[in-house]
Amino acid sequence: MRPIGAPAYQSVLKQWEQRRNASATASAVLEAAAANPETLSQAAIIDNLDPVEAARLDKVRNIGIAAHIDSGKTTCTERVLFYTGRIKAIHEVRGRDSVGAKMDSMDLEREKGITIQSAATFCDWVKKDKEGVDQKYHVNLIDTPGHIDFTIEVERALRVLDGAVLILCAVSGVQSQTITVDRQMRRYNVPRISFVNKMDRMGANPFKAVDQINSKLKMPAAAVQVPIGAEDEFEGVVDLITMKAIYNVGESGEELSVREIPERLVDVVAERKAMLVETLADVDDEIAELFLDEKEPTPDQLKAAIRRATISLKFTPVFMGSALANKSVQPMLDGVVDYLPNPSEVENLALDQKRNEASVKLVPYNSLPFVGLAFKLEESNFGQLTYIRVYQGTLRKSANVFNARNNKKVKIPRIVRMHSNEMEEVNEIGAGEICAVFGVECASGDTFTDGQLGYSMSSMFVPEPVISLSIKPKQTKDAANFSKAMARFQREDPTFRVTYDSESEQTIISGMGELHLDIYVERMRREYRVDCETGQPQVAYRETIGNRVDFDHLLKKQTGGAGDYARVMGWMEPTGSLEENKFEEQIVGGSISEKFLYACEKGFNLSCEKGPLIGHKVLGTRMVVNDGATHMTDSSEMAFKNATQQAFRKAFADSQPAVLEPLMKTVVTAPSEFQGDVIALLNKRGATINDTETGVDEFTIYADCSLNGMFGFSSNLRAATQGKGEYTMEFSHYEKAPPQVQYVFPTPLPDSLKPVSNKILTNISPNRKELIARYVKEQAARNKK
Ligand SMILES: Nc1nc2c(ncn2[C@@H]2O[C@H](COP(=O)(O)OP(=O)(O)OP(=O)(O)O)[C@@H](O)[C@H]2O)c(=O)[nH]1
Repeated sequence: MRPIGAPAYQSVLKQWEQRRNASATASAVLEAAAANPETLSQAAIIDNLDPVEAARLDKVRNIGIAAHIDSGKTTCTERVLFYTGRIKAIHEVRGRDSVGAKMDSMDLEREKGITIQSAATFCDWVKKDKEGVDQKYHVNLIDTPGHIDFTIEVERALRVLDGAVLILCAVSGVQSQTITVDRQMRRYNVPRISFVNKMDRMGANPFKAVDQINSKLKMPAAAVQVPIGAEDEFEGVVDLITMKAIYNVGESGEELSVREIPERLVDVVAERKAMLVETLADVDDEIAELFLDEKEPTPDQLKAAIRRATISLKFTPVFMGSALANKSVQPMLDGVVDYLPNPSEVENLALDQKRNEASVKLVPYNSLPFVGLAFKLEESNFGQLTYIRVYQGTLRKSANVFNARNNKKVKIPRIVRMHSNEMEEVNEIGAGEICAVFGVECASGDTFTDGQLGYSMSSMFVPEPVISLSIKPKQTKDAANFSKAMARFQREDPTFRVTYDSESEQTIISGMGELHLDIYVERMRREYRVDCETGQPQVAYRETIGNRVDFDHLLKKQTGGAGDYARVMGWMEPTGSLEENKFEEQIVGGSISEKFLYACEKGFNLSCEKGPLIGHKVLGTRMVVNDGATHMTDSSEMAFKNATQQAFRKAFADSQPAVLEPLMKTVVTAPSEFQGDVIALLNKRGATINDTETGVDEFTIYADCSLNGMFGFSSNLRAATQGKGEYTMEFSHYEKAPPQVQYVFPTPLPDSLKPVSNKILTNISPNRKELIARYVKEQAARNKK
């Protein structure tokens, strides 16, 4: 048990003093704490939540909406905003009114009908409690993009949200991106409810989706509703808890009409209810006991069990409806309130840097010292906007907070609640809420505290970029704006990187896919009025060692004045997996001191950043230094660092190293009549087809292919399927590149011969290949002479 800081303790104690009679538990903890103040710990607080704070937190939900591309996340969010009174009218994604959905606020999003950036908003949902009294819930909501290219948006949203709604298409069920989103939800322990959307589409089958959640996502799931009709006869749902039929009435489905279950559905409702109870019995002890005693659980018992099992990540209740047809979205919103956790029900941990203690529980009390995480940065017309999730304490306007990364003090000039691209100014934000602040310089993932606490929270997972291209403004006068845009995009998006290749004198941008980079080039044109020229997309290759090679390298320069001396001995070998690099020292007898070994490690890491073959990062390489020699006066850290780098280069070159290329998991879906064409297309690009699924009128192919072979695939697929095919591609792992990529030509080459790809012979004509080979031969002959 960890005692909390003195001022915090005082404030909690005072608060409890005032409310002493409100709760027996608070009173008991207070008695104990009064006897021995140091025993009042964070854990004691969270286990005995102050009744006033508990009541406040009970009415807050921070949720995200995530799904495969085009499942209807934005359409659904638009309904949620409308039914909660946040917006006055519904506008469709790619709708005829050309307004576009509220949450797709960027012009580019509205034109393309896709979500690029996640958008945050909030709304109040009023729901009747058991006694029929209206209870108002405050819901902070983040709509995330579906395309894998914008995956960082999903990562950072899930990092700070307490729960999520996983949307699935009633026809397609679990799709490739559903699996990715599921993985991301698991990474951050985010409980979810599921919503099977598009029940009005031909071939809709919600129970197939339920089965797939169980089988493909390996998450116990059961429907909590049964549809009334399907496809164009979809009318509403039967709620399996209350055993009532729910229909939407009114022009936009804003009213609910609750009626008796239609006669024709009685059997299927009974069957599905039994399945719900059975699935719950597997994951919840209380229901298991009732099930064994053959007792029917009451609606309250069922609800409580679904809530417990969902929050403990053992179960997902499945709702269904059609957002576009304005049907059954409200019951899903009730599900958010009923089954997703409030901020006090999620464990949020921080690292206490002052006490060097990991895993300190954060308590979402307004009165405790402030702890918040900056999870997203965005440039706006009024300066940098930083999204913050407040985990503990209160964030107040004009207050000073400290950035835990650099301990810099910053003043909070303005706090706003975001509503897509609009904002509402507020003076303070309490614990467990999400807001945005202006004028705070920081990086994405920084922790802010009030200065008393030395807490720091873990940041989110940032995947490595897999594709790059060279870029430059068409006109030199645009250089200033170009740099400004680059700096901004990089600050906002950790998966977008900008580097300068001094060898080719080019600016290189890297990202998660062709679409990701295309969007930035387009944004540069629209938002900064800079037209750019881009080179061919380049794959983020890697290099790896071949066999084990021993080394004994001496760096010696002792010609007058201070000299350089360092000798390093050992071996290099593959680590066995292509994931990371390892440096190890096995020195006995102190032939190299600690300080110099540290310099050796630094040299090793530098070498791994820029591989000897083609200058790309090195993977899967281990270096062991087990002996060496030091000179009394001439040895230095610099000498050891350089010696290690030289030893690395030599040993690496002698090991039959290889160039690695990214392998992508690709999933293509298209109408059945195009199956042959799509397979031919994939074969032509050297893909390995792993599986094919045939649906009612579409098929899905799962394949592995090299990113290199997939450039321009989207336009080919469009042409081959009359624009009806779609595909997703996600990085899987690195694999040895084929022989034609392994042939690395020597640099420098004369400009006339330089292929587009910097140093690797790919995508170049046989003619040019021959010219290069001839040039290389001539050079070699000349060098011999
Ligand atoms: N038939 C039918 N179509 C729907 C439904 N919900 C959404 N759509 C359509 O599906 C398409 C995609 O909807 P969006 O809401 O943009 O989907 P999204 O998941 O936000 O898309 P991304 O963010 O780009 O991944 C749009 O054309 C919608 O009109 C539904 O319930 N039924």
